[in-house]
Amino acid sequence: MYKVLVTDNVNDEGLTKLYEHEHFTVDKNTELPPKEIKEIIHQYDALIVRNQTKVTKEIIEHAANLKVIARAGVGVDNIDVDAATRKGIIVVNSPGGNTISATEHTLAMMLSLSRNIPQAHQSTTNGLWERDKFKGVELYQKTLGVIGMGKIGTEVAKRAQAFKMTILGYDPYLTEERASKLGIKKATLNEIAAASDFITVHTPLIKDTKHLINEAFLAKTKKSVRLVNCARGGLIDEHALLAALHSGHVAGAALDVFENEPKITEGLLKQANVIVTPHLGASTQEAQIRVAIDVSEEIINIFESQSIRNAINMPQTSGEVQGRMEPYLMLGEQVAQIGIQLLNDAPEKIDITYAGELIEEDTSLLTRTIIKGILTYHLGESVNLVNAIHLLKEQGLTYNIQKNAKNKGFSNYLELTLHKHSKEIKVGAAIINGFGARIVKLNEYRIDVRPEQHLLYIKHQDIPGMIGQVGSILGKNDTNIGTMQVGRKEIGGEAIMVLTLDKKIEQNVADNIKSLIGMKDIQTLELTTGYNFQDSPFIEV
Ligand SMILES: NC(=O)c1ccc[n+]([C@@H]2O[C@H](COP(=O)([O-])OP(=O)(O)OC[C@H]3O[C@@H](n4cnc5c(N)ncnc54)[C@H](O)[C@@H]3O)[C@@H](O)[C@H]2O)c1
Ligand SMILES: O=C(O)[C@H](O)COP(=O)(O)O
Repeated sequence: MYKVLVTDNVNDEGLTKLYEHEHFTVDKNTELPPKEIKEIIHQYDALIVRNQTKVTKEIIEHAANLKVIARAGVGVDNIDVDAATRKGIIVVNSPGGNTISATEHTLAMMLSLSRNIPQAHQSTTNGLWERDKFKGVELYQKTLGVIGMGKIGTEVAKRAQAFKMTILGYDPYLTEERASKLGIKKATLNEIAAASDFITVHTPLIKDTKHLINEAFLAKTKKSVRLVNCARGGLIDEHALLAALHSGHVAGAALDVFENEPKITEGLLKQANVIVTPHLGASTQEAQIRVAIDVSEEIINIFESQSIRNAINMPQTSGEVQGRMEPYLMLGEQVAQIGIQLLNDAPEKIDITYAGELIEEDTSLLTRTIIKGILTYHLGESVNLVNAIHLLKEQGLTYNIQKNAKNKGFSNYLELTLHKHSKEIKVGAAIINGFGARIVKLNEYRIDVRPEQHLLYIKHQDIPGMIGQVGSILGKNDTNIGTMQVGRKEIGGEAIMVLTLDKKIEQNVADNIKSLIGMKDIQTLELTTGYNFQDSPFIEV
């Protein structure tokens, strides 16, 4: 049974699939103080939050069993994603569940700002009739600067066009082609500042975007510009905004989000031309149901079928790609396990080459799988696909990926090279149509070995009788040989044998083999994901 903790007001209807699932129990408590969350979090496999709960490094450090942190919404700035990644916890969100609601809120705020609707409502309900005081401005034929042309920025731009506004869009990823398709102008920040009557921000809050709208930017804006922020507090420097409102340079601001929610910079609320809402962008019935469904399905998929759709700290791969890559993921893990056992040391450098059909594929998950397989040898079960790359970098190790058109005669090929000082271990592998996974290269030797659970690697002098002697020692110790592959560079020179065995051999058996004349090295290799011939003799890809 998987235990899920919900600490924010996430919609219950949207959580139905989780509530009703026989493998999940859900505890929902929106009143938990951070200290208490820290104390109980070790009991849970998954945590669901909106933006109220601050999922800090401290909470994450106590989350001994947590596999998933799910954000029922978009912004993950309330979650210490780095700490989660380090601990191997997947962070997922609902990237599109509240797009329309946030878009409509932005439009509502822009219209309210231009026509002083909240102020006029207040005045009128107070018994006044102040028609002159609340004269507004039209959106018609005005210029709207949209900073951040992602999902919400794009939807805002489309709707603002219905008001016949000219749209300037700024986003590092906005191409001329997309801008022209949308019927907007691609602009720089300076061009937006200089030409816009309204400016709306729709970027995430990251290091790069903190105080994007600051004193210097505001100084470049048109007099009487109006600002809208329904994205994140902190994108606008509230003190700089206040000063520009005081001076009359900025004609008004509509704010749904604030730097230190729920606190609002003193003075902003006293400005008659500032309208505010308490972070309501996503607060519609529809959006709340959608985001809760999204995270429920995501959690169920992660635990039940290992598939991930919207991870923040994992590469995104479609189900189709994941399906195609599945045999390679298994092979990658096996290659990593063989390589690291043969190196029997922490590598200094890792080289991975993908060739043949693999050069066309998204191999990011495969790379992670290989790195995970390597690190697990020394770091154990704390390594997973989420934290593998992070842990590698933390160890000061580098990895290098090469995509090579030369496929060594196989339709697909992957090769791992592990380096430690002057030692180098090379393992090459391929999926062979009709035969399945094969290890096809060990260091400089070409071989053809199925990656089974129990392998025996032997390096020896190429002298007569060696195969017989090894076979006889194994036979005497009741160890059946599945297959045996030999490789040599020259007659009488150095040679290798790779055997698949039906069971693991004891150390004394290995020692016996090692004592044979001409024997140079022997290593038993155990593959946790290796084929077990008895369980699946005919599983081929
Ligand atoms: N008020 C609310 O309740 C509410 C609801 C939903 C989303 N949001 C917030 O709205 C924002 C946008 O959400 P979205 O779903 O459109 O995200 P998105 O990821 O689809 O779009 C964000 C865009 O910002 C762009 N960007 C990043 N850095 C930039 C920079 N320096 N300058 C210009 N553009 C930059 C990205 O390229 C991307 O296209 C997020 O901060 C999200 O948290 C708020
Ligand atoms: O990033 C988001 O999705 C919005 O800020 C909504 O946040 P909420 O779920 O806390 O309303």
